[in-house]
Amino acid sequence: METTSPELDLEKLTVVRILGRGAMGTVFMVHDRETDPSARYPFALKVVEKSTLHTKFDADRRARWEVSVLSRLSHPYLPSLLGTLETDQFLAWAVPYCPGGDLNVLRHRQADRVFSPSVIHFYVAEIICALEYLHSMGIVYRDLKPENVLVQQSGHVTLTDFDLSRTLTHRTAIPRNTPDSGELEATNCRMKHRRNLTGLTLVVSDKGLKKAKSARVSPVSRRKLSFSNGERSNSFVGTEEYVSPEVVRGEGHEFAVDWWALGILTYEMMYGKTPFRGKNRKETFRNVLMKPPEFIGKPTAVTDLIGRLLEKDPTRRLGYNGGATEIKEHAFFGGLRWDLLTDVLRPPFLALRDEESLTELIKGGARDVEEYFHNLKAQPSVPPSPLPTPSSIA
Ligand SMILES: Nc1ncnc2c1ncn2[C@@H]1O[C@H](COP(=O)(O)OP(=O)(O)OP(=O)(O)O)[C@@H](O)[C@H]1O
Repeated sequence: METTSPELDLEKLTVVRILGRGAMGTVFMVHDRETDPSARYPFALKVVEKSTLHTKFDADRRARWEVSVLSRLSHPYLPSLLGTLETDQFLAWAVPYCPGGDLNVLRHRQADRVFSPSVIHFYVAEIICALEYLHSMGIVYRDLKPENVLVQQSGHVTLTDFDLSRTLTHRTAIPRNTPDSGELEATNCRMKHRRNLTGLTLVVSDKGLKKAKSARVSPVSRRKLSFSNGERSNSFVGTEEYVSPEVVRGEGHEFAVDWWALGILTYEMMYGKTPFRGKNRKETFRNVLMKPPEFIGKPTAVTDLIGRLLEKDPTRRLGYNGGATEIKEHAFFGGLRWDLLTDVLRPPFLALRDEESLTELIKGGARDVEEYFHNLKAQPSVPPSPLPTPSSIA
C-alpha cells in the first residue's frame, strides 16, 4: 500500500485477541514478537482478506481509502497510522489500541444505560474537536455512531472507521448518484416496492434502500449488546438511526451530516435510545424526515443543542454556516476551556489495563493472523451468521 508509514511484517506479529469484526475486515490486537515480546505495547491491526474483496461492495477501494485517510491524520482524538502491510492474501494496517471499548459498550455499562450530563459534555466536546479537524481537512466523516467512538487508555476518545468518509472541497455537496470512494450503496437487494415518502420517491428493498433518487446509506448497523455474566454478545440489527434527512431524501449532502449525527449521538447518550427509531426502516426514515425529537423534562442547554443539531433543513442546522466554531459557542459548552480539553487528566472513564487476562490470552492461544484465517476456513462450513461474536473467538 502506498503510504509513508512503516511497513509491517506479518511474520513478526502475534495475535493477542480479536477486537472486532466489521463489515470489511477483522480487527486484531497484536504485538510484535521481536520488539515487544512481553506484549507491553499491543496495537490494533485491521486485516482485510483480499479473497473477500470481490464479494464486498467496493471493499478494496474502501480499504485503501481508509488507509489514505489515516495516513493524513494527526490529532489527539483521531487514530494515527502506525504501519501497513500488503501480502498476496491480505491488506492490513495498524492503529493504536483503544482499551476502553466504545461508547455503545460503555453506555450499556452505566446505571439506566445513560451517561450523566458531565460525561456527555466531555465526550461531545471531544467529538466536536475531532470532527472540526476532519472538516478542516475537507473530510466529511459520515459514520458517526457510538460504536465508532473508541476510548483510549487515557480516557480520551478516538474516532474509528473511515471507509465511508469522503473528501469535499468546502461547501460542495456530495451529489446524489455520484460513485465515490466512501459511500456504501445498499446493494444486493431485491427490490420489493416503491413508496412515495413525503413526496419523494425512494425504492425500498428487503435489505435496504436501493438507488432511485438514490438515498445511499451508511451501513449504520448497530451492534446490539447484551451482557450476562460479563459476556458480551453482539448482533447486528440493521437500522438507519443516524442517517440525516438530506441523505434519506437522496439529496446532495456535506459536512452538516456529521452535525446531524452528533445530535443523534448526544440524544442517545442522554436518553439511552435514538430519537427517530421506528418499527422498521420505512418508519425510521419517515420519522427522520418528519418527526421532531421528543425531549423529556424541562428544556435545558443540552436539549437545545440537540434540537439545533437535529434541524431537518441542513442549511438551518447548527454548524452549517459557522462549522464547529458555532457549535462550540453554544450555551451547553459555556465556560469550557477548549484549549485545555486534551489536558484533562481525569476523563470520565479510564480503561484499566488488564495485564492478567492479557498474559493469559497470550499463553493460552498465541496465534498469527494467517493461522487465524486458515483455521477459520478449515472449520466445517456452517450457515453464515449475521451475528459477529468477537468475544467467542477471542
Ligand atoms: N484501535 C482499536 N482499538 C480497539 N478496538 C478496535 C480498534 N479499532 C477497531 N476496534 C474494534 O473493532 C471493531 C471493528 O472495527 P471497524 O469498525 O474499524 O471495522 P469495520 O470493518 O470498518 O466495521 P464496520 O462494519 O463498522 O464498517 C470496532 O467496533 C471495535 O470494537
